Formats: sequence, C-alpha cells, structure tokens
Amino acid sequence: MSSVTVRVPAKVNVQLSVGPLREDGYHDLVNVFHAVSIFDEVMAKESESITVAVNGKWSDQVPIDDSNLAIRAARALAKHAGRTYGADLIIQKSIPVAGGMAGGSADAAGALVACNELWGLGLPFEDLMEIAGDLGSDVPFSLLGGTAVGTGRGEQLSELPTGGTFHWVFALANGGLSTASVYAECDRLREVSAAHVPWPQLDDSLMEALGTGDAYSLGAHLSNDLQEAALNLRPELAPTLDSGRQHGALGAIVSGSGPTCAFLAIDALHARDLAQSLTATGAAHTAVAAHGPVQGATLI
Ligand SMILES: C[C@](O)(CO)[C@H](O)COP(=O)(O)OP(=O)(O)OC[C@H]1O[C@@H](n2ccc(N)nc2=O)[C@H](O)[C@@H]1O
Ligand SMILES: Nc1ncnc2c1ncn2[C@@H]1O[C@H](COP(=O)(O)OP(=O)(O)OP(=O)(O)O)[C@@H](O)[C@H]1O
Repeated sequence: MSSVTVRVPAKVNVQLSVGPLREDGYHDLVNVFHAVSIFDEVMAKESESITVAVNGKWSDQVPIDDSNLAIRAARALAKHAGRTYGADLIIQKSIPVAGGMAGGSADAAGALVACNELWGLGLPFEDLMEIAGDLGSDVPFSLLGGTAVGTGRGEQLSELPTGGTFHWVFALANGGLSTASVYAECDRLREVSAAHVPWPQLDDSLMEALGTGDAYSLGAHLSNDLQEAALNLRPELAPTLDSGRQHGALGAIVSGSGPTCAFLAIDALHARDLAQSLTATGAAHTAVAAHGPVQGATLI
C-alpha cells in the first residue's frame, strides 16, 4: 500500500464541566463530546522519514515542524511499534485552527489510523486510544467520534447513544485562543470570586435530551464552564452568541475553549438560514452548518 487517507471530524462540547485545578496542571472534567460534520483529511504516503504538509484554508496557521500534532502522533506510533518508520503526512484542513473544535487532535487521530494502516501494524483500537490519550486530552475522542462522556482530563471515554441527528451552525472567529490560556483565565476568575468549585457532575437532563434526540431540550441544557473565561478574553463573542439566539437558535454556546461559537438549530433548513443570517448581519464573518453525531477517524 503506497498511501492511505483518513477522514476525522471536529467536535463541540455539549457539556463541559471543569473541576478544581489538579497538581499536574490539568482539570478533572465531565466533558460531553459530540462529533460534527466538519472534517480534516490526513493522507499518509510511504516515505523514508516522517514529514507533514498542510493544505486548505487554515494551512498558514499550522506548524509543519516537530510540534505538529500529526507528526507527534506518527512518531509515538512508531515508538510504540518499536521500529523506525517513515510517512509523508498531507493534511487537508477544514477544521478551524485553535478554534475550540479539536482540529490538531483530529489530525493526530488521523495520523494514528493512517500510519497504523500504511505501516501494516494492525494495532487494535485500544492501543491507538492509549497512545492518543498521551498526545492530548481531546485526541481519544477524535478517534472514537459519535457522542461520548470524557472524564479524567477528558481522555477516559464512555460512548453515549443519541436518539437522532442534531443540526448546528458554527460561527468562526478571526484568530484562535490558546486552550491553556482559557483554562488559566477560568482558574483566575475562580480565585477572584473565591467560590467553591464543585466536583463535575453529568447533567441528567442533557443525557435525556441526547438520548431522545430532543433538540429543544438539548439547546436549553448546553453548558460550558470555560465560556465566561473565553468571553473575558474575547468580549466580541458575546454579541455573536446573542445574535444567534435572536435568530432562533435553540442554544448558543462557545465551543470548548473557543473562540468558535456553536448554535443548535431546529433542523437542516433552519441551520442554513441561521448561518446566512449570522453572516448577513455581520455577527460572524464565516458561519458553517454541520450535523452530528458523525463517526470518528475513518479510513476512506
Ligand atoms: C477544552 C477542550 O478542548 C474540551 O474538550 C479540552 O479540555 C482541551 O483538550 P486539548 O486541547 O487536547 O488539551 P491538552 O493538549 O491535553 O492540554 C492543553 C492545556 O489545556 C489545559 N487543560 C487541558 C485539559 C484538561 N482536562 N485540563 C486542563 O487544564 C492544560 O493547561 C493543558 O496544558
Ligand atoms: N495539525 C495541527 N492542526 C492545527 N494546529 C496544530 C496542529 N499541530 C499543532 N498545532 C498547534 O496547536 C494549536 C492548537 O490548535 P488546535 O486547532 O488543535 O486548537 P483547538 O481546536 O482549540 O484545540 P482543542 O479544541 O482540542 O482545545 C495551534 O495553534 C497550533 O499551533
């Protein structure tokens, strides 16, 4: 086999509950991930060494040195297999960079699946999940896809059945936000308010909404403990969220660490109209309609 291609989805967090800061600098979470139909593609081609190239809209914002998460994933896989392997990784990027939609994690997950196939390793999914968890808290979910609850750092996953397809609009922002800075701002706000930080709990009403496919109830129960921090760092996101609500979004929320804003629509037609309204009114410069849940990293 001389080349393989893997398609990997973006994510939105429909519940992101952040526990107290841990000694290792991470936070324990209840993180309800939902994979949506905005995809990066990772192609792996036979080569002597491991390299990466990035094409597409956001390519100029992605590092192509050893810090690229796809390169790190390929190296971690080769190390796990105990041999030196090579692959030219070519990423077709559609997921916003540093947008809170796990774009880098998607590329890492794509590289794991693609190189496992290209190199004929045949490693089981569980091994890939373990390597994924060491690469980043969101990487296991990019492999798994669907809808799932993440605990620990977000890397310990349990799949959640959903009762239907949900329709979303994502308002993309100019420039990204660093995930670490948003968590740090969340800690700072908590320190200032001196409020007790409760242990994160799964929202039963949200679970029921997902299970029955009730978009109205899901919209009412979306929650993100990082939202206040993201809005503090990017105050211009507040009017974007308001605008989506005014145009009939069932729920409006910052996606993960932001700055992408996610809007839950009634159906596909409403999502299309909502995307148009958000751009026509200038509330977003780009708005993309998508649906979920979709599969995780998949060979195509
Ligand atoms: C905001 C989310 O995207 C929600 O899914 C994730 O929690 C972030 O996942 P990620 O981008 O894969 O993050 P990682 O690469 O593991 O960590 C980046 C940084 O985010 C912070 N971080 C991340 C995950 C977590 N549970 N607690 C944290 O405090 C830490 O400062 C860490 O150094
Ligand atoms: N393959 C990659 N694609 C995008 N960014 C990458 C990649 N590899 C490394 N990076 C670096 O990681 C940073 C975060 O990018 P990413 O797109 O993963 O953020 P994010 O979507 O906000 O992450 P998350 O939602 O998982 O917190 C970027 O600013 C970039 O410097």
